[in-house]
Amino acid sequence: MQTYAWAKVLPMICPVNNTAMSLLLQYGWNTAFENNYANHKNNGLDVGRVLTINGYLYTLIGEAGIITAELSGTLLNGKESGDLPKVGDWVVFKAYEEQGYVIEVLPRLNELSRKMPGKGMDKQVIAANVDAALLLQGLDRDFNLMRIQRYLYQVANNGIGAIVVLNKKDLVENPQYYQREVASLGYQCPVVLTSALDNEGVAELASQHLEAGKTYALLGTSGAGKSTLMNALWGGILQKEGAVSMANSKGKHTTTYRSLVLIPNGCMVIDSPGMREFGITIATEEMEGTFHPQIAALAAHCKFGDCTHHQEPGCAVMAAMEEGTLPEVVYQSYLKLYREQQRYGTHAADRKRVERQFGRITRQAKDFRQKRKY
Ligand SMILES: Nc1nc2c(ncn2[C@@H]2O[C@H](COP(=O)(O)OP(=O)(O)OP(=O)(O)O)[C@@H](O)[C@H]2O)c(=O)[nH]1
Ligand SMILES: [Zn+2]
Repeated sequence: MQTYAWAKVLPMICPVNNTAMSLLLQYGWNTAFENNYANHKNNGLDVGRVLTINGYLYTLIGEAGIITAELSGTLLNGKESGDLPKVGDWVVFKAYEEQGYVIEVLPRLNELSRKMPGKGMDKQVIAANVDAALLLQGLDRDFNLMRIQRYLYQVANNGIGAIVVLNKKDLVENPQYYQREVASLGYQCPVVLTSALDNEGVAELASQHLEAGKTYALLGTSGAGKSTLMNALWGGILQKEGAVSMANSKGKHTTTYRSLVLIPNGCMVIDSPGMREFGITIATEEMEGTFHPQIAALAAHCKFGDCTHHQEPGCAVMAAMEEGTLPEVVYQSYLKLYREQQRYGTHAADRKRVERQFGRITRQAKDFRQKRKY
């Protein structure tokens, strides 16, 4: 095995896992990638996984350690943006001294992507080769069942499994209540309670749901506790994006920012800026709050186009429920989301009314002041 100069300064990403296991295997390398790499290997090219993308600079982990790379001209000119390397991709590169040049992206097992609104079939790929999404929600004011439903739907659309993590359980009396609410949405996925700040439930999350060699994409709105959870899983303080200091006043282990991080139990978690953006767009995207893939398919057969599937005649959803072809849990989740949307809608309408009223009062006060000239 060839060793590069930069391998000597390889920063250890995982503070615990210092086994002799090959770096590629640690980072999720498998026979499917191996087969696609065979030809390139014969041509003397190296392979690595994308850890971070910073402008035009890519940080890769290869068999010999970490290397910074750029895209080769042919790759840059010959590909659609969705096909260019993303965090999690396995890429073939040529190393010249301390710099790599990415030649090719190995076929992906899957990709986390979204369609670009108004751009036809264009899609934005956020991460590649993801085994499951970690959907993080705080149990403070961040908790919103409709939003969780949207995340679950988007992720399922990408053919990627999900694990829902309800964080900040220390802030509510009965966290199990929220766990049941999410379970009642009818998606067959684990729902885990954590308090990342106090390191509670984090070890259980890792040992019961995160498998060594697998890659998890961390999604959640701002403030849900993504950084806190990453630190708790990693067992130290990871630098936030943009931070350069390696020093830490508390003497804790820190490392430079990486989007794809190897966790001590052997799994990888991706928390990239693109993913954060993706999370926010899912959270705020205009989508029917009551949307459920199974319900939507049935609704096409309801007698009335605006059927709410409550008591209307000729309702295909209720018929399917009675026949037993639609699981009751899915129908109940639809009703729950419907009620939530009604509540949410009223809140929004109330807020608008109050704002309008407030606007009127300030205008009146301003007029009054102008008349009185003070
Ligand atoms: N009470 C409590 N607070 C928490 C918990 N986890 C995180 N927090 C706090 O929530 C706030 C947001 O946490 P972050 O980890 O920065 O959240 P984030 O999702 O990375 O936020 P962005 O960087 O804005 O995307 C911080 O003040 C944390 O200390 C928890 O389990 N319990
Ligand atoms: Zn109906």
